[in-house]
Amino acid sequence: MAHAAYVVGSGPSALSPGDGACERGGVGIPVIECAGVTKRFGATEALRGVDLVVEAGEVFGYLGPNGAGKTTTLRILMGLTRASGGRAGLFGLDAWAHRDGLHRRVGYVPGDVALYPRLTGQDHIDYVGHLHGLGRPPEAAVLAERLDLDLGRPARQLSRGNRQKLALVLAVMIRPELLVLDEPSSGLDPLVQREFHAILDEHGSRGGTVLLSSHVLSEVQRVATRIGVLSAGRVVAVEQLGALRAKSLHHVEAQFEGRVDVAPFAAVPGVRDVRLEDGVLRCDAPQASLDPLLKAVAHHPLVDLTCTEAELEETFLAYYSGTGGTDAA
Ligand SMILES: Nc1ncnc2c1ncn2[C@@H]1O[C@H](COP(=O)(O)OP(=O)(O)OP(=O)(O)O)[C@@H](O)[C@H]1O
Repeated sequence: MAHAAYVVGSGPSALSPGDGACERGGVGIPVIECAGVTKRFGATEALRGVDLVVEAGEVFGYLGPNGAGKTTTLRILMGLTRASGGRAGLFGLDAWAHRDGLHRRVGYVPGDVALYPRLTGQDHIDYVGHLHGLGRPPEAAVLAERLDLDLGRPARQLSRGNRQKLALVLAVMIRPELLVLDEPSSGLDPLVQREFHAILDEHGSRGGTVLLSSHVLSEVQRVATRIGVLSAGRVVAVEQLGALRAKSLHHVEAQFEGRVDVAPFAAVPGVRDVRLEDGVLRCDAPQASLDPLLKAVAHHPLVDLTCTEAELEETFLAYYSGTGGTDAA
């Protein structure tokens, strides 16, 4: 059953409840602290010096394109792999040296959820509840109901989305101080996502902290208050959600009835790459420029209009590539 530790971060503790090291994780100490964390896999430099601080009570979105190093960071924080260099800690304790004790305080939902194929959802709840000395936490059934998860089916019969739901139930039911979630809602349908967000809100209102990784801004913007942007193994920006949203790039296409001049559109601050092709105006605009841009569009008889949020990676390239600081504009 060793894998259960990877699902929810349970397992035998190296720290007794009265352990002095445990008590150090108190007021004023960040819940998560990474300083210059590096990780090499052979020739691959997955992390190139990650600096990150997440304070108690924050819902922190950890955003980056595929391969940026999000999962690697989370696995280091969970003590599942060891950093090659730098310091990674939770509650003021080294994430690797104190991993067993820290698992009691953290609920972890990995990207690829490891479950026991023959055990049902209820079996998993009972097992993890037992490991944490909680018996059968009454909250588990309520969480499963809210997420529309059937606890009677063996794990091998569960879809990807249902496996994620079960991992979430197991992570949340232990009432952890910190939830570490690796792209948790990618397999969930919109109604269940809403319930999942409500569960995160409730965790936050109890004073809990969340670290949520994703490669799409829309996934984290509903819940995160602050966002760190990871690119090629480095945190290239840490922003309040509002500031990052204002920068999020949109592709705008407007088809007009007659001929238009591109100049007034190109003059809108922030709008870039304006071109007119076959009577269709195309341009890219950060969210903060959408209102003045659409007002300029409204001066002309319009046939069709589309506006789609760009992939996060494009926003990275537009604003963050080649920058080293955390306040990149
Ligand atoms: N066990 C491993 N062995 C070799 N290379 C690895 C290993 N784990 C990760 N990598 C590499 O490290 C880099 C960062 O991977 P990581 O999975 O952390 O990125 P990510 O941001 O989580 O991406 P995704 O969103 O696709 O999961 C990638 O180049 C990946 O191929």
